[in-house]
Amino acid sequence: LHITLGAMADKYGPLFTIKLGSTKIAVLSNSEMARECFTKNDKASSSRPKLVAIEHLSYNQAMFGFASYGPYWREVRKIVTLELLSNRRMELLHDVRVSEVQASTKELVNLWSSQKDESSGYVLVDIKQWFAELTFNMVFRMIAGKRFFGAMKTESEEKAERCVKCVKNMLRLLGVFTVGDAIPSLRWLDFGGHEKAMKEVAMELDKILTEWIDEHRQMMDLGEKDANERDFIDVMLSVISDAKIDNVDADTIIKATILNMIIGSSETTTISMTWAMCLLLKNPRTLEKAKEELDKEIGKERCASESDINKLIYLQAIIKETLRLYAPAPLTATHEFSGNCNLGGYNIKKGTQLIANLWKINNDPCLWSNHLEFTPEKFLTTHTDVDVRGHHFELLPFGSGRRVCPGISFGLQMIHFSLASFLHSFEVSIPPDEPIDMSGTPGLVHAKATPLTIMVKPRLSLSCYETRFLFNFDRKC
Ligand code: HEM
Repeated sequence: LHITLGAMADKYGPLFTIKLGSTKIAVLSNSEMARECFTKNDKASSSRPKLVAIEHLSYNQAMFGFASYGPYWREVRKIVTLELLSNRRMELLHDVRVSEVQASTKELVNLWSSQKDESSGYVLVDIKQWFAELTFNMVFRMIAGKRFFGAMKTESEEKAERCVKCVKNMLRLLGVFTVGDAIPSLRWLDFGGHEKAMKEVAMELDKILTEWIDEHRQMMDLGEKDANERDFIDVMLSVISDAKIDNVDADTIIKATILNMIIGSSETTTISMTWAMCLLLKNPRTLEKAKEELDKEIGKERCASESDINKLIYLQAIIKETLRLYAPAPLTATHEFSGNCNLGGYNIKKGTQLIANLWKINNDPCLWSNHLEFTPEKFLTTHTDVDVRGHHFELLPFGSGRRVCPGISFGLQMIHFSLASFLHSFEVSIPPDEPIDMSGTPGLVHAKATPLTIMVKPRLSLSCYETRFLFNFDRKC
């Protein structure tokens, strides 16, 4: 969709509208329009429409990422920013991230040791799947204290599969614009059965979340957790307690917010690491430079630690360039204008919906020379001061303005550390005669469509891979 809308922008300009039944959608596609929209018109353009998918899958807009602009959204976003995604919380969750990266690395070394090809010394691995399992473990441990994959998993295979499948289905269905959204009078016909599928996924997820919250309440009553062991559900239970916000009850707020954290963080992070790996394998010189930096800053006597990330300037530039070329969320979520306004000389009426084509903005040939080439060096030379946090309107992988992604630091921390650890720990190579397929999935997120099967072998001495962090699951088991 981002490519089709990008081609339409080339023909009709950086702001055009499309009409789907009775719904008018403005599509914004360049940095100047983005600046005007997310600064001067930010308040007016920061609401969200009540689409059919949002009604069913977001607890009727209790998920703040899909809530209308107003006191409820403001209050919950404030709680999330201050309590869940703050620097302090990130520090408290340091051991979780490190233990997960160490455990996944160790498991990959074990796989290599038992299945390597004796002549090449490499083992074949679908690294997209490895990144996905690592991210799911990290995210679900920080959010709910759950570990789905690997030797130390806390959940059965069946439960893990059920949960991961539901989250993936939810993300897919959130990208569906139903006939009922365009022509409300035809909603009851439910063409394609999308609404039925949405209700089923919502019910299944609600069951899982209710179970987790009950479990956490019991643990809390037993006083079984130290302050630094608290996950997001524990924090939400203590912050919200039984208070209502704008008439939404505490349990609904907690379930909706936890689910928002899960869908916001799990896929986007995996997708970014996978695209980065594809681009590195297609650009061996860049991969070599990244390894040189890792060896210079960390050496080869130990594995990477989170405190190394600040020194890995080239690796950070690689991630910026990946997010520029392959934004995991190439379009913003749909916004809705809550008041009339003027944008780029056009009068926009209240109720008009808005989508910003972030991918088109990030790849504007007027602002980026050789805009389709992968050159992280630009962020160390000509574009040193351009960051991804929504203030530089030529690079907006996380959006901008009031609705900018609240998980930027949280997401970047996971991406930088996981990728640095992987590249530092393993030698990688592409199987001969197998070009890297760069096709992506349609929908809300733009993931690599096919597996990324590559050859992997350890590059540090085997003693470096011994895990130092212990899992503390005994009481839960
Ligand atoms: C590489 C990683 C990520 C990317 C590229 C990304 C990108 C985005 C984008 C483009 C938006 C939409 C902005 C708009 O509608 O204008 C967004 C919103 C959001 N993201 Fe992220 N995101 C990432 C990671 C995360 C993480 C780790 C979390 C949570 C832990 C998260 C939670 C959210 C939430 C809750 C919203 C909705 C905010 C609101 O409407 O107030 N995201 N993100």
